[in-house]
Amino acid sequence: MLKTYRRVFSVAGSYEPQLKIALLLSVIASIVQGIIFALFFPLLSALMTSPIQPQTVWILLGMMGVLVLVEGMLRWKELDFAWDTSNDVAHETRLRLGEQLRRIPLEELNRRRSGDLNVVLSGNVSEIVLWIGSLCTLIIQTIVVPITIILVTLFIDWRLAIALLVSFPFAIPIYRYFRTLMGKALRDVTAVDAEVASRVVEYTQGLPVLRATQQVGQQAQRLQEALSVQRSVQSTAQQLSNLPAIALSTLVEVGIFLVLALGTFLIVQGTLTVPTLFALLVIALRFSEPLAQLTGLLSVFDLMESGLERIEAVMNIAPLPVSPPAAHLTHSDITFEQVSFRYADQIEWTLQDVSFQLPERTLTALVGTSGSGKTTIARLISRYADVQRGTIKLGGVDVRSLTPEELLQHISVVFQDVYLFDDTIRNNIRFGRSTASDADVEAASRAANCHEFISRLPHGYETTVGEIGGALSGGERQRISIARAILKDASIVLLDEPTSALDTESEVAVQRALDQLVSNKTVVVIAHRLSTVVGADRILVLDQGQIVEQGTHAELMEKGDRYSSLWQAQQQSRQWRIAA
Ligand SMILES: Nc1ncnc2c1ncn2[C@@H]1O[C@H](COP(=O)(O)OP(=O)(O)OP(=O)(O)O)[C@@H](O)[C@H]1O
Repeated sequence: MLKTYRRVFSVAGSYEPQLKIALLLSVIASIVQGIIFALFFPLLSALMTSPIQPQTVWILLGMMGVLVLVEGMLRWKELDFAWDTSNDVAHETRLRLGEQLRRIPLEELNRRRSGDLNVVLSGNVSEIVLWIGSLCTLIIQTIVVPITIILVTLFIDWRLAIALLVSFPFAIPIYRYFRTLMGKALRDVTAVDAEVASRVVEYTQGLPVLRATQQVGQQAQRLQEALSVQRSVQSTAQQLSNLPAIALSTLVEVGIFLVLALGTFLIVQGTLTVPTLFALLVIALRFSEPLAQLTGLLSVFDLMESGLERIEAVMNIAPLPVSPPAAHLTHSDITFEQVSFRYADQIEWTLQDVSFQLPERTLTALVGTSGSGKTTIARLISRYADVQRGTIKLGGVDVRSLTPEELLQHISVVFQDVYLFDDTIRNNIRFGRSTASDADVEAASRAANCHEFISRLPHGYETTVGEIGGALSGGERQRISIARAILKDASIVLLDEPTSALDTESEVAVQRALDQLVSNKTVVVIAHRLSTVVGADRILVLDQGQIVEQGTHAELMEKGDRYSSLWQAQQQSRQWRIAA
């Protein structure tokens, strides 16, 4: 449990002092509460002895009244944290997680499924913060109040203290046992929740493809399987969460019976008075209440702990290190020096001993069969992950000496999958450069050949992407992402060319937009289009992670080797397409 508290402190970040104060207040308030209950003994004894001693009664009542006031004030202070600070902690934690997501390697980000990250970013943070304030203090109360009652009772009558203690030690092993069981069950629940969230994201995003390939049923079955695992795990957790409640309430009843039995025995012996036993029973009931509460609290505590674990796991991912001194980019030539790379968890090398030098402001086309490593080269230029061997340099600087901000500021990426945020079209384009004026956004849109279709949308540039849903065609989305890149005006452009998925009209519009984007830039393009390949300053031909040929179209055609056969094959398929 102490470990959990330590974790809570680390999540609280800069609010740790406030949290510590709230916990301290809770400890003091609980001690005060314990003393109030313990004062029942002398009060009831004084009331039931005859003749009643009014002075003692009033003094005791006065003391209890003052203590009730003090406790009330302390509890209000505690609430301050629960209500105000916990929201701030949630906000700060989300910001820190967001910051961390920006720094962790893209490879790592890709490996964690989006549902998993969603759970951390939305679900877990709210769960934790919702409870962080009140729960820690409640648990303290549950533990500190009984301990104080026992200590004060010790001063009054040690035998009564032992009577109260009878039920308490049993609670500890029971507490431990069920906490372990429930902890595991709740961790399972969080894990299956994340799995289901991932499956739902996968299912909904993949639905168009699944429908087209008539595999909806198969994917739906995977989702249903995940849902049925979730149901069974949840029901096990539910059953387990009932068990400790029943066990503890039985224990509490047994404890009260023992107190009654011991008290009766002492009265019969003549060493205990009836009023004292009566006070003892009142306190025993009060004493057992928090124990019964403990089970409910513990299940929430476990939920919080598994949430904390997930947040910690994300926060502990090491960002890609930046070798000092951090450098600045002044040129945009790209060099690969004997680069070998394999993806995490892969045994085979994806790239082997790849070397090339791309001068500034030239266009290089990457060609090769599917899986030959074209996308990997493009990814590594923006430091998707670090290479295991060799060096990648931009403008003569090792990418490992560039901060992510510096690196990404100089690179624009236009890939086939265009992600549009649920925001206005204007803001979607402004992602390229947040300081751009409306006029800059429109100029970039004109250059990207998308001003016209944007103007025709219901609210022009102010139309939100959600409002028009899937009404934007693939070509239109592509042109919006090109407008973003034009606005960014980075000196290096990485481009995955649109394939034949676009119709001819869109293809021409996208091509014009691309022409605007790439002029005067260092461009690396994963080429699918014959015209790009022919016009490129240099062509790198890849096969199984190695560069097997490089040169211009004319040079490679003359050589009559790998590239020329690829070219012939493409030409034939093109003719076949036109003829079909
Ligand atoms: N994130 C990843 N994790 C593990 N392996 C990967 C990952 N991405 C790609 N690979 C593997 O690396 C190899 C090269 O993939 P890459 O995507 O670079 O090829 P490509 O030439 O761009 O192919 P395509 O033209 O089909 O897009 C392939 O065998 C692929 O399965």
